[in-house]
Amino acid sequence: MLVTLEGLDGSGKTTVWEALHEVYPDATFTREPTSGPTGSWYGDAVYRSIEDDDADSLAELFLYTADHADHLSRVIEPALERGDLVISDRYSDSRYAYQGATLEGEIDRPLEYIVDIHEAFSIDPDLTIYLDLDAETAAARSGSTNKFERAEYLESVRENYERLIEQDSDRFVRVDATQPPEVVLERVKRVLEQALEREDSDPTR
Ligand SMILES: Nc1ncnc2c1ncn2[C@@H]1O[C@H](COP(=O)(O)OP(=O)(O)O)[C@@H](O)[C@H]1O
Ligand SMILES: Cc1cn([C@H]2C[C@H](O)[C@@H](COP(=O)(O)OP(=O)(O)O)O2)c(=O)[nH]c1=O
Repeated sequence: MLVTLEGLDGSGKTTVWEALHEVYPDATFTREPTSGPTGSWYGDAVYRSIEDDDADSLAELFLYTADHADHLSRVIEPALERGDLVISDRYSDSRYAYQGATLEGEIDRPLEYIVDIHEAFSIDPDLTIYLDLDAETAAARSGSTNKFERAEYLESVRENYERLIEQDSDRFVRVDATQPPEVVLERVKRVLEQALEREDSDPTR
């Protein structure tokens, strides 16, 4: 089963993802952009681009997407074939929401365009846990220096996440990320437990 964690920067994804290692020690834990044990030079290239204030937004979309394609074939597909539970800190929805926002006004219907690119090769998550947080708090928590510009951008990213949730409401579970970390974690654990129980009772899912 493929589970993804999504949300704005600072919504608490990494905090939850790290805590889940103890709950599911046999799961495959991974992330996008790729880094650490499941990382690659594609992920390194993405982080280089993130640090470049003059990076071209379209080039950046394809860098993130190249990292995703490599991540799929090298990490995600083999893990799913082994029957592992796979838990990814960010995945394709981050591209739909973030690059959907950076490319607004540059190309026609960016969110739809990016979803289309993925359709030919990507694997949809079975479950996406969305840590829901307002843009101002997200910007403050993620330690953004340019608070207002950053919050404004995150606001349009959040609107894109809302569009994705509306289009695919069965896949997403929304968790209120304004709650204290331990409350968020308990809720995420419960959602995961229920999804795994459902999978056990209906393996065709
Ligand atoms: N539920 C929460 N309430 C308040 N602060 C939180 C919560 N979850 C995480 N944080 C803090 O917010 C910051 C960003 O958390 P992090 O897990 O790195 O978020 P993300 O991976 O979504 O960017 C960290 O300093 C973390 O300790
Ligand atoms: C995976 C992905 C991440 N991003 C962005 C979100 C983050 O601002 C940045 C780095 O991701 P990440 O390291 O997960 O940041 P954080 O832990 O603060 O959420 O990359 C995209 O714009 N598109 C993508 O496809």
